[in-house]
Amino acid sequence: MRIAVFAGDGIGPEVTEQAVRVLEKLGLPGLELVEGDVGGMAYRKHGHPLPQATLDIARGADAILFGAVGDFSCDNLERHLRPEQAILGLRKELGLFANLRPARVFPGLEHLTTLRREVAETIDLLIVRELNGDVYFGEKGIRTLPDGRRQGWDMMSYAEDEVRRIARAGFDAAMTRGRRLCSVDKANVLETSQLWRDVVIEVSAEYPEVELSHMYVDNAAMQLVKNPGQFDVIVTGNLFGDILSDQASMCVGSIGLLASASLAEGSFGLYEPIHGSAPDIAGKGLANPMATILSAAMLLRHSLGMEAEAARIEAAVARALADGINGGDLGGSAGTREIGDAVVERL
Ligand SMILES: NC(=O)c1ccc[n+]([C@@H]2O[C@H](COP(=O)([O-])OP(=O)(O)OC[C@H]3O[C@@H](n4cnc5c(N)ncnc54)[C@H](O)[C@@H]3O)[C@@H](O)[C@H]2O)c1
Ligand SMILES: CC(C)[C@H](C(=O)O)[C@@H](O)C(=O)O
Ligand SMILES: [Mg+2]
Repeated sequence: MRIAVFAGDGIGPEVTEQAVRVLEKLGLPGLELVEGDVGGMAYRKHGHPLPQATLDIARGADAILFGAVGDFSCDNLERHLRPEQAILGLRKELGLFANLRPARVFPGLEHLTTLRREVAETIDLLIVRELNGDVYFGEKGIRTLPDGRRQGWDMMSYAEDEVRRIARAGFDAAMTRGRRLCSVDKANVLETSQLWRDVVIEVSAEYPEVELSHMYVDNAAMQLVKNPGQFDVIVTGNLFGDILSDQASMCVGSIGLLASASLAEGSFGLYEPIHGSAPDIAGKGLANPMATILSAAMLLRHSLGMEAEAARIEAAVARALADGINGGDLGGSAGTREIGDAVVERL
């Protein structure tokens, strides 16, 4: 079992270190961890945010544990050299099209959310975000119009096969949970979303047991705050999923708690917290590593088939939270290392 570990920039190495300690504590026989460079640190060392050597490590692994990339000192670089291209490149190169971002309130921690307790208690949702298409990967540029004005443009598009496979991922996920799927789009304005909606409806014929609904993204943002308990699985495009998942993280307490799995066809996947490199707290030992630790649990479950070990990690995180081990993001005072210690002890 080979896991590639790409820690990246900012708080990436801090939170990844704790997730690696947790994996090592499990004492899994035959587990091999191979580190690789990504992001701004890779650009500084190798002149590229996603060096070929890193891609080779990724391709030779069963799964990837990813920290975060992003470094504001790289903002003036040409886009293809910026740190974020490392994660976008891995997603595209490795065909990681289905991004699962679960959000649920840990029992007894309803007071940590920004919502009323009785609203927070109801949250147990999964965002299934498409990860290989949309405005993220369309042609883009900044051009000068004939009248001399500069114009920025990014092409939004989805081909029907791209929608079909993420719709199936959404329906499949719904079948393992509450059998309700809400497809979020902007079909009242965007042709891309109209095709999205048509294809999702087509695919729904394959899943008669799943109750399908549709919601415009602006309403979905509002409903996530008003009544998040109504959602079981949300399936949506790359951009809307990016935004709604950060929002969902505050419904459950903090972005420092939200893990994710980015899956290809088959068992291969990349696992990362949904947050970024958090330059404002980097290097201070303040970052909450729980999202990365929970991502490691998702890795064991989805890519290595180790349900029991994944559940052990999740239980240890829940216990640490219930025992009052809260990072600054949750209004507590526990630092990165202390939170890692707390989870390791509870394993
Ligand atoms: N997948 C990724 O690698 C990824 C994801 C998101 C953003 N980014 C990049 O990260 C950089 C910073 O972006 P941003 O500031 O918009 O988003 P961010 O997620 O890095 O941080 C947003 C806010 O949340 C806080 N935060 C994030 N993670 C936390 C944690 N684990 N514990 C406690 N607090 C935490 C930060 O301190 C900050 O105040 C940018 O370069 C961005 O492109 C990368
Ligand atoms: C860093 C950025 C490219 C990335 C995204 O937009 O997908 C991030 O925000 C995320 O949510 O993983
Ligand atoms: Mg994001």
